[in-house]
Amino acid sequence: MADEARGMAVTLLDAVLGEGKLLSQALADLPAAAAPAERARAQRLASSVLRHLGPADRLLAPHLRKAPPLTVRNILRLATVEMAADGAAPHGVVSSAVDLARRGRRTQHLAGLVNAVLRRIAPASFAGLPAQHLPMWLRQPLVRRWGRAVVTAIEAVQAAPPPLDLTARPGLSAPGEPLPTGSFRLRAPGQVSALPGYEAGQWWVQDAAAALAVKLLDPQPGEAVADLCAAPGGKTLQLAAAGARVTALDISEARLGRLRENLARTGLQAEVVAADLLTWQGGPFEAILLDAPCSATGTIRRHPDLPFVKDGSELPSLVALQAAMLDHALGLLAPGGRLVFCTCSLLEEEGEAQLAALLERHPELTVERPTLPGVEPDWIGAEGGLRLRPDLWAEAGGMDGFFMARVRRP
Ligand SMILES: C[S@@+](CC[C@H](N)C(=O)[O-])C[C@H]1O[C@@H](n2cnc3c(N)ncnc32)[C@H](O)[C@@H]1O
Repeated sequence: MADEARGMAVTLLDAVLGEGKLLSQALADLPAAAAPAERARAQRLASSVLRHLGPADRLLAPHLRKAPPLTVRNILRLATVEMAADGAAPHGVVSSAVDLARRGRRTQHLAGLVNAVLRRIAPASFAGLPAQHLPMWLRQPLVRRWGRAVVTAIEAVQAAPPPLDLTARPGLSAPGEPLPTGSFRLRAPGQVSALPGYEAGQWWVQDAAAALAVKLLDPQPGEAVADLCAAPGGKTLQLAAAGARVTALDISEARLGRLRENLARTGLQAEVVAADLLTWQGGPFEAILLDAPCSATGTIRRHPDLPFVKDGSELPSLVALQAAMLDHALGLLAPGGRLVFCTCSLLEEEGEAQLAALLERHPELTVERPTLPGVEPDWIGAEGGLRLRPDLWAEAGGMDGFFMARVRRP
């Protein structure tokens, strides 16, 4: 029998690869009646296929004379990845794939092909194939900048499901292995809400790289601090837990709902503002965090659908928005105040070049270089920004890609 999760995984793949939907959107479109555990398994399966799509297609190619319809291709890809990458027993996987094909009106005539192809592929040769490549629009500038070896290392990290990182409140610890920068890491977390300390709000989920932006800002108890693109609020929680008086602003009411839930669970306080930063007036603030909207190319290991849905065409408008946000945010900063700008992007335009352009527009600013526990000197660029890449700490499971820099006004 084809199980429900595998059927939903194929639906998710059809939506991402056929309709260009984000996985989060496709998940929201699944039938409301589907059991949460089956939805979660479908998401895991679809994510695994997206992480290994290139290698799976290479295993399948010699056995397909012409490309079958997308749903059949996705049934084949799912079964191939389950057998080759996830180590599932072939018998159950093949019979489930054949059942899935039989169930669909437009796929049932190809059930025999699914059976024949899956019996012929060689899962063992998967291990020798290169990891899924980044899309060319992203790969090329990264190869030019860091070379092929670094990009290959980034792709290797992105092929594995990411670990789960937790940030603990100051003075407390969280489940998992402590990391050099102060976060905690779980390799196989299971259900997050069942982990000790979740209910009491002793920690929250936050990638170790993302957690460094607030550490770089170094909020002090009682300081007036603005988090200007705040939702869903991982960094707001860090600022509030440090004892700062936090204003958390975001344009999205829906995302602010999640920020309010996070504050309620942890019992932390912040003034929450729903507004467009570009026109909002407030402050002055002693410290500002600007975690601006960006290409999110540093988060592909968590969002393996991004390379199939994005084509880089949004980049110029994102870069312009970030620059406008930076200029507006500087006007909210008190004399002598500091601002941390960060993006979860791998691209120079949204990081090092954005900082260089800011300093050209505002020569009065000075960059304050990071001096943080666990941060290696060669992660810091000539201009004083911190460049984090997924292949750093590769042995321990990597980290999200980020750029962050701290500037101070006179
Ligand atoms: C990278 S996310 C922020 C993540 C957040 N700092 C965290 O750690 O959880 C960027 C945020 O910018 C918000 N945003 C986009 N345009 C905005 C605008 N014009 N004004 C305020 N917020 C905006 C988005 O709604 C999104 O929540």
